[in-house]
Amino acid sequence: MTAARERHIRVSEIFGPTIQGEGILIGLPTVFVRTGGCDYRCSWCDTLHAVDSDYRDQWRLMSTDEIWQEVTRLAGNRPLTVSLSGGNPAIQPLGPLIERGHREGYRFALETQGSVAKDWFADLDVLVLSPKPPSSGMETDWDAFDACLRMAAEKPQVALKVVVFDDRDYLYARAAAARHPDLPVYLQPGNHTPPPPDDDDAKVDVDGIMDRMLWLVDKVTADRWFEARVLPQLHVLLWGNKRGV
Ligand SMILES: C[S@@+](CC[C@H](N)C(=O)[O-])C[C@H]1O[C@@H](n2cnc3c(N)ncnc32)[C@H](O)[C@@H]1O
Ligand SMILES: Nc1nc2[nH]cc(C(=O)O)c2c(=O)[nH]1
Ligand code: SF4
Ligand SMILES: [Mg+2]
Repeated sequence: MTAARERHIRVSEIFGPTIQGEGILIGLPTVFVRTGGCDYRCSWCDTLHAVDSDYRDQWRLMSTDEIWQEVTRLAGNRPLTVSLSGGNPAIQPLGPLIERGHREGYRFALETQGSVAKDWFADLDVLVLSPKPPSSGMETDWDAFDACLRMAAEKPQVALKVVVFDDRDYLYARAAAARHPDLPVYLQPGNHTPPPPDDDDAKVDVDGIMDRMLWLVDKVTADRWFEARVLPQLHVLLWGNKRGV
């Protein structure tokens, strides 16, 4: 590997195995590598400790080797799916980690909002694109989103996952899905009680989230939107806002 490719990765936390709580791989045993830093700042982000630069002293610059040692230790050296999340993992040099893991039989999924495209997306097994609806306060750059899809080049399985809080978000999700009719679409009710970044176990309003889930099921069925899958954040139902699960 050349010196230029040995760039370090900003890591907020590495944890697991747990089960994937969201979207296309829900229920699957997974180790998470959560990178630090994000080009977005969603109003309801549930992972601000990996976004807000006030918390960067808790992030570690790690080499691919160091991350790999920790992933394999947690996995007990049994290959499994590694989810790369964040923050926005797309702004970190993760290509060499994916190469390394693939040589040992591990699989890689990446969660990103679709704002930054990287050529190594083509090496992933699963790419989850989660464009942000109006309630986030962010604006979607659809050119950047399309660049992410082009980078994936139909190699990884790609899924669309949209968090929905209200009617405007729902319409945004419908429009996003209509732009990409070939992608499987997952709708996720928003958690309106995300943890503040310095509290890893703040109270969560599960009843409120379930009300939103029921509302979403009603919307999808009333609209005869039969391609959409509606799923809650399973890890939030199981463990609330706890970090590292
Ligand atoms: C924390 S983000 C990290 C990866 C990437 N930055 C992204 O947003 O896709 C992982 C997933 O959690 C979702 N998420 C964040 N805050 C949430 C909340 N309050 N309720 C429901 N889902 C949330 C995001 O939309 C995204 O799909
Ligand atoms: N169990 C579990 N599933 C998840 N799916 C997406 C997560 C994330 O924060 O990116 C996440 C997480 O933090 N934990
Ligand atoms: S893009 Fe993801 S990590 Fe970044 S602020 Fe939004 S939800 Fe949080
Ligand atoms: Mg999360």
